[in-house]
Amino acid sequence: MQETSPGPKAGKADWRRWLRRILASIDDPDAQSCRIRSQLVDHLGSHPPRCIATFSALPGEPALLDLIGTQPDHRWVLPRVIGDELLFHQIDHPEQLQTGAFGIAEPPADLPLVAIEEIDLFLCPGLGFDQRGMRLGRGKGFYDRTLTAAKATAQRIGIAYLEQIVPRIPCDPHDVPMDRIISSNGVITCENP
Ligand SMILES: Nc1nc2c(c(=O)[nH]1)N(C=O)[C@@H](CNc1ccc(C(=O)N[C@@H](CCC(=O)O)C(=O)O)cc1)CN2
Ligand SMILES: Nc1ncnc2c1ncn2[C@@H]1O[C@H](COP(=O)(O)OP(=O)(O)OP(=O)(O)O)[C@@H](O)[C@H]1O
Repeated sequence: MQETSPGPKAGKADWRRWLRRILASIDDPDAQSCRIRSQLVDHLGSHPPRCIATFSALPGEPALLDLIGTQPDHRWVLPRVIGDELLFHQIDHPEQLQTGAFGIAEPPADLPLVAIEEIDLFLCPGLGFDQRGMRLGRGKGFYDRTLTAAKATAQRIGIAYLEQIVPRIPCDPHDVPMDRIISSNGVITCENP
């Protein structure tokens, strides 16, 4: 049984602490990841092929990399951490990835670099999300900076296990909301604040 979630006055640090524990005890993560991938395939199928930024799962995060092989019509890019920036490189197979910063599987530097403005859709990891589309990351601001630099038409989709969707994430002016959240239960269209 999880302890009760942080109260209405809790800050980001309290939510990060609580959500890290939640991520360590997700109910049936493999089955949920599989359903998330299938929700994503349905969603992607209703759009033309696009340039999509995805991510390699950190422990406890949903696993999306299989989609690179099963959805080859899209152009897939993954982030590489350089200083306080994310650089995105095109990859064709997950086997191309190598362990990089924070132990995350990253594209090697010699794979084609793709400018942020070329990316049509960002699949965003996070510790937690709320129905408004607010996202809580790991506190280094990588995705907020990236999404601020993205083109105005780029779509932002948060990827979440059910347990990661909470009533209200505290937010700051620099936080960039998601347009949608895809979980194992389906797609939430967010009412951005
Ligand atoms: N799968 C995945 N990839 C991602 C992110 C993510 O959240 N998930 N990121 C999203 O931004 C970026 C990496 N950001 C990260 C920020 C902090 C930590 C982290 O584990 N911090 C440790 C302290 C590590 C240290 O400072 O040396 C911690 O908080 O305990 C990991 C990744 C880019 N790629
Ligand atoms: N657009 C931005 N430009 C410059 N700094 C930013 C921007 N967005 C966030 N930051 C800085 O990044 C730091 C972390 O922000 P925050 O706590 O919201 O991270 P987060 O959303 O949890 O992390 P992430 O985006 O990496 O998952 C803050 O100090 C913030 O000032």
